[in-house]
Amino acid sequence: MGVAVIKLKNPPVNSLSLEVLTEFVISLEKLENDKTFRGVIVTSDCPGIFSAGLDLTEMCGKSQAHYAEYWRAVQELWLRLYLSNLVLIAAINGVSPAGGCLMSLTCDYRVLADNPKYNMGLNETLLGIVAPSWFKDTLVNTVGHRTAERALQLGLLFPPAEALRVGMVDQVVPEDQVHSTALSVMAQWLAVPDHARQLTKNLMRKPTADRLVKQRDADIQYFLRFISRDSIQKSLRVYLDKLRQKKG
Ligand SMILES: CCCCCCCC/C=C\C=C\CC(=O)SCCNC(=O)CCNC(=O)[C@H](O)C(C)(C)COP(=O)(O)OP(=O)(O)OC[C@H]1O[C@@H](n2cnc3c(N)ncnc32)[C@H](O)[C@@H]1OP(=O)(O)O
Repeated sequence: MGVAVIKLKNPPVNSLSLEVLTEFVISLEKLENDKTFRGVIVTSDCPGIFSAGLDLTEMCGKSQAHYAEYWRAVQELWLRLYLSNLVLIAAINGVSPAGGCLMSLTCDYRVLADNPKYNMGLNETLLGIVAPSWFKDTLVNTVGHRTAERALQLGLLFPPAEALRVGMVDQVVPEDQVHSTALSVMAQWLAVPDHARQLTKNLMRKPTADRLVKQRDADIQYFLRFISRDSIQKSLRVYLDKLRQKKG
């Protein structure tokens, strides 16, 4: 039925490095241009981890030019996913904080494995950083304003039952059924004529995407000023050190 599977593979935690973002965009573009494909299942090849989100090492101790290149790549992937003409289904087979959660929120449907460890949410505030307005918009469009307001301020990571309750995911299923469920949901979405579904998706999503498109450069400048602050760099270093020390 013309369904591709994109399996993220950047061990150990599928962090969204510049290289991963770039390759993801290229793969998506190829699938968009190949008319034999109508849908994509986005999933992970790293056991227990869908994606650890944006790669913190790309945002820490690097040059301004690097930050700008990185942020443009983050914007690009979000725009491509959010406005994709393909049916995108996230088969979430692991934990998905921050950018990992955001990636799944750009999909049309989310199936999450029922494992209490597989938390998801936009936890940026816990790192001492702030989810940009378009991250916030994506969450609001999924779970509504009040739930998003509380989740964003507290940096909440929702376990599967809670994620389902607030509407962050559409289905929670046993871990060994995530892929088969994604496939049967895909069949249902592909039964709808493409042109009608695509125009409807665009109608729902374009106003949100346009807000970023209209101010992409300003958004990059804003990110540069924010991420270059000493206090933000310090927060990120402390957070990364904590992650590294966990093992020791
Ligand atoms: C006013 C408006 C301002 C607007 C300005 C905009 C500013 C916005 C800026 C940024 C937005 C960022 C969004 C993000 O996505 S930030 C990333 C958030 N991610 C996380 O918090 C997840 C962190 N990771 C974990 O919690 C765990 O690693 C977990 C995914 C649960 C996996 O746990 P485990 O299996 O135990 O693995 P380890 O913790 O031991 O990690 C293994 C190694 O991987 C490194 N790691 C983990 N996460 C990341 C990451 N996101 N980026 C880079 N590296 C990561 C970890 O340090 C370990 O490394 P090492 O082996 O060297 O010790």
